[in-house]
Amino acid sequence: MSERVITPRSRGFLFLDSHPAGCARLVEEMWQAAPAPERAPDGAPVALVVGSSAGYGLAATIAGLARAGIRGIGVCFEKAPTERRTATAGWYRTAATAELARRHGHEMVFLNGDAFSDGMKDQVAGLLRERFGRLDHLVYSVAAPRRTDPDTGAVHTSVLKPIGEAYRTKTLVFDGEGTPEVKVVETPPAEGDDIAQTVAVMGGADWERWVDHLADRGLLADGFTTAALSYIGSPLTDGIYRQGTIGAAKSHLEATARTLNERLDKLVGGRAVTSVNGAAVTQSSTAIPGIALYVGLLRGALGEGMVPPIAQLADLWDQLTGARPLEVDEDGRVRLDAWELNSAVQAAVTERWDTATTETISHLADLDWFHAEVQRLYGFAVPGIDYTAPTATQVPWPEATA
Ligand SMILES: NC(=O)c1ccc[n+]([C@@H]2O[C@H](COP(=O)([O-])OP(=O)(O)OC[C@H]3O[C@@H](n4cnc5c(N)ncnc54)[C@H](O)[C@@H]3O)[C@@H](O)[C@H]2O)c1
Repeated sequence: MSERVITPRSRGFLFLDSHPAGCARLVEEMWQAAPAPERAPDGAPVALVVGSSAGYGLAATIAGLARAGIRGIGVCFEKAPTERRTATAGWYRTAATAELARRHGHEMVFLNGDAFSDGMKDQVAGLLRERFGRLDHLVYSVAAPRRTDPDTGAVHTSVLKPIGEAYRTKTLVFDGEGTPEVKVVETPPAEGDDIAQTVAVMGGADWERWVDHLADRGLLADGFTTAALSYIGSPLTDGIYRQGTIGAAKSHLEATARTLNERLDKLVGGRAVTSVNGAAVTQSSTAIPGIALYVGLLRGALGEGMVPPIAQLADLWDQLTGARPLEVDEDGRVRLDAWELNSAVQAAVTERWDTATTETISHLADLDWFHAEVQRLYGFAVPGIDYTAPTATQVPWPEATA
């Protein structure tokens, strides 16, 4: 098996390789950070997490295992290692999550493939039928640039654009030496069918298709609950996010929750909600113009007061499993973003945003943290890992754990 020293090489916030040992260590840290349940859960609820290998979906998987005691299935889309390149970070994180699940005695199967396809839905239905029984909970946390519609074969592409007029925002970039620069970038407005395309990828269609697929086959348990992840965010990012094409998709997702909720109530006494979470550094979020600056400033203002995804998702599991009642806002959304959107925090971030320039940024934003978080998405900058040591990159996709 080939071993080599893996060095971080990046273009902007995207890295070419990832580090298996760093990824594994981060997964262990997330598991340890998941707050233990107040009392042991009764039985092991059967759960499916779609988008289980990164960001909020990984937090859902780990918090589900460590706090809610789930067994079940994770679905994600990751690349295997090759002779030249490492696997994607999500591949290594999945291997590490499976190992932890096994060690803690949780039965967990991870499937690698396109969650948007009916083939993947059939595979999950088959596993539920043969192995797990009916599904108690589904967390939907996919962030993807493209979706092939299984009915038409059309490929939809999601874009990050404002609606109506061009959007100018300050943004944070790092040059080759890692020196930060605050720049102004302008994004042209959505045109043609940009909005419909983005809604087709990031709206509620695929989530609904998953629920219908499993409901039609009698695979939803009584009292089944499901949550899809959403974001509202600050007025500072409104133009590109909530009022932009991705915001249109999130509104569609939230409307889907309302219709699914009615349907599930009648069908199995179930519930469907969206879960609005706070800003976090993920591969998807760093692609949004202005978000890197916003998150860096948010951390500058809040420090350790930022609530990490694992803590938010532990709270979501408590609500999905009934350990505490589901609490929704007037639009039927679970709100796990109060720590970010409260007015004192927003006022502090806005003040920093207004005065942020290349000269002032290192005093206003927590750039060390942000830079390290971006590297940690790929398993780099993890304390305790020897990055000079040759490392095996050929980590197999995990076998089902029993
Ligand atoms: N990052 C944030 O700041 C933030 C805040 C609030 C809500 N959210 C929401 O959380 C959700 C997940 O976003 P994230 O930032 O954690 O993303 P991410 O990029 O970290 O993770 C995306 C996940 O989706 C999976 N995936 C992508 N395409 C797939 C496909 N075709 N089939 C199967 N799996 C696929 C990936 O493997 C990965 O597990 C999104 O709905 C996002 O809007 C994110």
